[in-house]
Amino acid sequence: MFDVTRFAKAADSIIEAGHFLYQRGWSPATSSNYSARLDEHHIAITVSGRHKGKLHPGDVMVVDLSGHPVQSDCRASAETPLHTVLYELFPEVGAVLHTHSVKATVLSRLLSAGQSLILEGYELQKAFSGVETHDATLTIPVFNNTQDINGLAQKTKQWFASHQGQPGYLIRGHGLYTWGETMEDCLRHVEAFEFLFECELEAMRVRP
Ligand SMILES: CSCCC(=O)C(=O)COP(=O)(O)O
Ligand SMILES: [Zn+2]
Repeated sequence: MFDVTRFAKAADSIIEAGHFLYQRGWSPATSSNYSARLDEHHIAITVSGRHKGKLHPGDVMVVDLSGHPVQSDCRASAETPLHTVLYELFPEVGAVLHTHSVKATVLSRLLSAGQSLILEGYELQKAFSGVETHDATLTIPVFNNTQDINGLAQKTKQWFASHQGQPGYLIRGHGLYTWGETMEDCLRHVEAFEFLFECELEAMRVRP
């Protein structure tokens, strides 16, 4: 069983995140999904197909880390396994955000198969938790898009098990996944990624 007060707080943080991300144009229409940890075994996550700029408490539900709904008849996000593997892998993770911005989508399509996005030399990298210097190299893998979400979840789990310090990944032509200890950390990570994606796209334009 989960703590109802915790769920209410988690749902509020998810709704607020949705309003912010929609306003910024990073979660258009029914795209994207968001989650927050309730305890060792449960997360709050968005119901599938809901408009992320108009979220209300009925658009957030509880699943266990196997992805099974808990006290809900709703269908959890189709991408739930991409969230649960992160909570399983990293006990310190408290929130996961998936967004569909134009910049993440375009940039992911410009990188070739198997190529990671390498971020280095940017002062703003320090916006990621645990990054202390612009000298750090961040490796952001790009996974091919697929409708086999369980298969993709296993691929991400395998990659991040051996690259624990990296703050997110792209799915080609689809969007960004990032996470943090708190929803505030996670939102800061989305914002940092968006700035860095814009820099990378601008650099490609100036020096193709
Ligand atoms: C309309 S976007 C297609 C589905 C998607 O990529 C997404 O992020 C939203 O899926 P969900 O099941 O979480 O609503
Ligand atoms: Zn998506």
